[in-house]
Amino acid sequence: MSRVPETDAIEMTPVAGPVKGSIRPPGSKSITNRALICAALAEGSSTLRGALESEDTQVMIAALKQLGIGVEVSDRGRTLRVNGCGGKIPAKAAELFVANSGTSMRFLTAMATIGQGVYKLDGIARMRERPIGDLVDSLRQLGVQLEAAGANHCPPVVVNAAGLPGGVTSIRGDVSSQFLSGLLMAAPYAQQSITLNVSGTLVSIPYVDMTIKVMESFGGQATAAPDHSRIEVSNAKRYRGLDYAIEPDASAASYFFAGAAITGGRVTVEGLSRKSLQGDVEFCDCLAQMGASVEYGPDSITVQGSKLHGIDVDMNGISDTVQTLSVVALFAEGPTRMRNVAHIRHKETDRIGATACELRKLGANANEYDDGLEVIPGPLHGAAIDTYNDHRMAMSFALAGLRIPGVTIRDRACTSKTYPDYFEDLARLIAGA
Ligand SMILES: O=C(O)C1=C[C@@H](OP(=O)(O)O)[C@@H](O)[C@H](O)C1
Ligand SMILES: C=C(OP(=O)(O)O)C(=O)O
Repeated sequence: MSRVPETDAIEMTPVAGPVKGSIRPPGSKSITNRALICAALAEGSSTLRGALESEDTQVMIAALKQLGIGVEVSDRGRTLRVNGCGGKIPAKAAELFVANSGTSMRFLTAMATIGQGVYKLDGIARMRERPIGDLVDSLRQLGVQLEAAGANHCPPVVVNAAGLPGGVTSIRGDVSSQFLSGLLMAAPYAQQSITLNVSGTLVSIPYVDMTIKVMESFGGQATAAPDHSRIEVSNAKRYRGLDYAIEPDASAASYFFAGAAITGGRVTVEGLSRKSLQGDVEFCDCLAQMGASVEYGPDSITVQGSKLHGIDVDMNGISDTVQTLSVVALFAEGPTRMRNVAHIRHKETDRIGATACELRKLGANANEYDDGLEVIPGPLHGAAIDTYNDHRMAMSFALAGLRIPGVTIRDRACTSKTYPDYFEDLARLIAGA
């Protein structure tokens, strides 16, 4: 891999042989930002270990500090000491900037309703196009005064908070599960217990289950119907400060598993298992269906690559790995169809359109559907890949360059959203270091 001078592009070098080694990716973004919210609201102080240090967690920490919560960062960002406010947000006004962090925008909007004052939340231009209206509507039904002041009910959000009254609310689940997760984590601090009635087909269900588990670790309680159509949160069970260990990021791990799969290599990711809180470990099931072998240890997952064939798969629950699987599909025999992920058009970019466009640049055929895409492998060749300010475009298309000569990834720095050292870690794994 070499930097292209004067630009922030990186030219990938095809690997000489199978990728073999083991790696522990940085902490989970989703768990770090959930643990930060619960620790911030808790009674007493918490220590979060194995946290992710990246843009998405830095904006969350900065916002919590502006709300008056003490957060001390040590061990190169991996250890966070949080002084919980016991549900009493100290700041009476704040303007929070969350860049393009969906979790921070949605979780902090719900948390701010517990405060007493005016809180404004905003982000970069793309954040002003990402939906939040369904969360705003749901919080209004609970008696909160707030508005999504941007075009099409998007951020900036202004919360005129006088506490969260609570009660029964309906919330749409078919655009982003983060609306539910944000509301659930704030709910123990409502004046009445909260019942959420979920309308539409809930997307990204494993993230809602993760939210409930993190809440439970901190002493909260949320009870979901088996089909997640209704979730009840008690306001009698509030969070207590905790020493909390964060798993490595399973979505980040998908790139290393994929690297093994497409090079006939063998990669072990440490710190993950079948029992992970993160649904994205199920990306390995897709690789297994394609022909790779997967071994689950008590604290590691190993993928061994072999001849791959295309699959037809519903990725609703693991949609952050659609781009990874799309690149794997380039090296499989026969087409791969990824379904039921219409919601990924609302992420850092329209991920269905962007992925299809860049796959075609490499020589593949890609068919775009409302709900996903189909990758039909073809004779492949190098190309300069645009990354759309989307970390997952950069991280997944870099893998194509492990097999195809002449792949350049533009704007490598966009990985800083969740994985600032991605290219260094990938190079180290390839080198067997
Ligand atoms: O709750 C979370 O931590 C996340 C939920 C998912 O979003 P959606 O629910 O919008 O699909 C996922 O894409 C995102 O990276 C993290
Ligand atoms: C969609 C993502 O992030 P978020 O929604 O938290 O911005 C992601 O990390 O792929």
